[in-house]
Amino acid sequence: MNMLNNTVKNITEVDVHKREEATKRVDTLIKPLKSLGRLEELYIQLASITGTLHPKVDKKVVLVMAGDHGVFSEGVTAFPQSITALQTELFTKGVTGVCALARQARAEVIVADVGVAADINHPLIRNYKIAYGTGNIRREAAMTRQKAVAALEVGIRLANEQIDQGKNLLGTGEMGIANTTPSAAIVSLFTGKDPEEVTGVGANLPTAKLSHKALVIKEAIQRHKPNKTDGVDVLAKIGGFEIGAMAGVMLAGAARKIPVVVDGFISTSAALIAHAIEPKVLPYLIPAHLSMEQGAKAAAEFLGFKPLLELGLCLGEGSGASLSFNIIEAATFMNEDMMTFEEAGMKI
Ligand SMILES: O=C(O)c1ccc[n+]([C@@H]2O[C@H](COP(=O)([O-])O)[C@@H](O)[C@H]2O)c1
Ligand SMILES: Cc1cc2nc[nH]c2cc1C
Repeated sequence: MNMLNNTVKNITEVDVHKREEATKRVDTLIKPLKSLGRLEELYIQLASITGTLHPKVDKKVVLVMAGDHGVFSEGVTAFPQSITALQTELFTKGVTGVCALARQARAEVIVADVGVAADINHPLIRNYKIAYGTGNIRREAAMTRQKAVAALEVGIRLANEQIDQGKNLLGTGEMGIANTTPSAAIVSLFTGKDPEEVTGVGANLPTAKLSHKALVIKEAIQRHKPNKTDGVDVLAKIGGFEIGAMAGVMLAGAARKIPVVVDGFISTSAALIAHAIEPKVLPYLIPAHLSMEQGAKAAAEFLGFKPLLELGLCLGEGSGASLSFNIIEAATFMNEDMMTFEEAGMKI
């Protein structure tokens, strides 16, 4: 709890002076005003986060949090629960979607077991298991408040460790069969949208089962009545261990003035939790892409996110975050490698 409180206490507003200076600087580069569009906005955001006109994001890591979900037993997913553990082990072999895309972006992938429902003893998987899966949110709380804090603190610890090792760009990723159910519950709660509107097919659930999934979500919210002004309460009642850990990464990044890239639908639900805990976290977050998942747009709009990419992705794992690392780094190359009009001796 101390770790969470201290982290939240250290989150301050981003540097508005640097934002203004960066806005001025970007207009001096040899190009028509605003012609590098979102790259310019990214550079300005990075400057305001890091407090420097020369931000670097060359040391990247995606933190993949794995956890299982008791609500699996309600028939809300097309896949067996055992896929969570299997896929978690595959992350260490470099053969999954996130691994391929992180490799291209020259980003490290770190995998943590926060709540997989099986024993994983693997030297390359960080063992932060809090429990063997969450409670079934249709019938009981996902976890105790104490465990929710523990999940957040796993993310904080891992993020701090990576920042201490010199990482200057963090990405969130996850693996957890059935985790689009708690994510949609979180999105429904915060956006006020009916579960029917924000419940999607996740990993290819047959559409005939969608209304059942939405009903499970509706019942979970009605049963627990999470307090949306208390992000830890929401996480404990209808969340997941990997969702908490990703929210912890976001809070720690903000506290240390390091940008955090938000991946897809599940990561965005973690951003909703982080935002409920401390709204000042938002300008430290970079939304990578708009997931294909049904509720993704509502969640992004609620947070004021303008996702960088819209490529029809819905894999999760941190795949979209890894892909967007390239574009985010391009914004820093723009800043470092372009001449100013003055340097180029160009008068217009
Ligand atoms: O991040 C996304 O946008 C996303 C959208 C749909 C599915 N997923 C992944 O699919 C799994 C959850 O799907 P489901 O249908 O079992 O809830 C989980 O491992 C996620 O990483 C991820
Ligand atoms: C194979 C598979 C890989 C995944 N990666 C993230 N969620 C996933 C779900 C499945 C089913």
